[in-house]
Amino acid sequence: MGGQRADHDVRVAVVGAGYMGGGIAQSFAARGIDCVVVDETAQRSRERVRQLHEEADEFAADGLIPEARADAVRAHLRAAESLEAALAGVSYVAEVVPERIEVKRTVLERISSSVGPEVVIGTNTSAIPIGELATSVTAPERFLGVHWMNPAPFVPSVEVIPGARTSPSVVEDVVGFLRGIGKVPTVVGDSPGFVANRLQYALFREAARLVEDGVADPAQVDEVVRNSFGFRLPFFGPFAIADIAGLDVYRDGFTTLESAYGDRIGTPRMLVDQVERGRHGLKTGQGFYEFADGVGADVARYRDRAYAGLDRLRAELGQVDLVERRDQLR
Ligand SMILES: NC(=O)C1=CN([C@@H]2O[C@H](COP(=O)(O)OP(=O)(O)OC[C@H]3O[C@@H](n4cnc5c(N)ncnc54)[C@H](O)[C@@H]3O)[C@@H](O)[C@H]2O)C=CC1
Ligand SMILES: O=C(O)[C@@H](O)C(=O)[C@H](O)[C@@H](O)CO
Repeated sequence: MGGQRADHDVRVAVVGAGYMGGGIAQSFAARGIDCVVVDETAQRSRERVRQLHEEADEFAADGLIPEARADAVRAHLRAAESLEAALAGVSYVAEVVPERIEVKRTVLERISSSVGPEVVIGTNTSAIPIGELATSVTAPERFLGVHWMNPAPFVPSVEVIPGARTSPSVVEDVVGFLRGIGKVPTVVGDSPGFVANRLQYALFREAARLVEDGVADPAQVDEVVRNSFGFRLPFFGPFAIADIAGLDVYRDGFTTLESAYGDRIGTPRMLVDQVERGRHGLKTGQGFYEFADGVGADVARYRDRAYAGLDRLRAELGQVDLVERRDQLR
């Protein structure tokens, strides 16, 4: 399964052909990897494949993917009549059934008892620890989390989460396989919500609190997020953003937030440590990152080009008509 190019020897089964399973299956098939999908009934599996073929054609018609990739989806994506039929001859299985532990356990038990121990099984769980699912899988060395983002064909990241018993060679193979189809796999630790959803849900929780507290309504929260720190996120993550802003400034901001909200927005120990060691980020040359000499000007130039480019892209695309209050959203 390894390598940096699409590995055409890998045959994939996607179990659960809903929103995510469909997009994951398209992503494999578009790169010429044979992929069979199976859902709860044969009729639903067939119907989903028909929809996924049509959708890939629409992506190509809209210029989102080359036509050859849409043709590949038609050529390499098919439906199976049963789970057992789907699993025959595959080397990788993506479990993409609903986010309910008992459903995932039942499906994982069925999958792992139907395939040999060499077949790799990846769960697309959003938040359930891999250790909690691994107990339902025979030969847990071949089991791991492979968490795609929505919509799967277009968002680059895939979190790869080894469980305590996952074989390092399986992790390496899955990472190579995902890179080969153009994804950005990041291996992270096993903890509820992993990286993406722990952060995403923490943000959502505080967004909901803002609305509950009457500070802003949902559209106002979204408007501020999209046009403020959300505008930076395609280019810089939270640690780089903090380093660029100044860690001493962050520490001072936390003093106010912590006194208002307590532990919910408490000052991180690792931030205080950095500041106490004189590591204030880009301005002192060291923070969470070690900046090379003179890199500050490069970062500023890149940042400004990136933001100006993003501003142009947004002007070109316009704002989707989400709500009646469109006129109030910039
Ligand atoms: N919706 C999202 O944004 C994301 C979801 N995920 C995760 O992906 C998984 C699936 O989520 P969605 O695709 O959004 O849900 P969905 O509801 O669109 O799809 C789930 C599919 O599984 C099928 N299914 C149910 N029981 C089954 C069984 N026993 N055998 C075969 N198929 C079965 C359903 O009929 C349905 O088509 C969940 O674990 C979710 O947390 C991960 C990343 C993003
Ligand atoms: O944002 C994503 O694409 C994900 O990381 C998810 O897992 C889902 O959005 C999930 O939180 C909703 O079920």
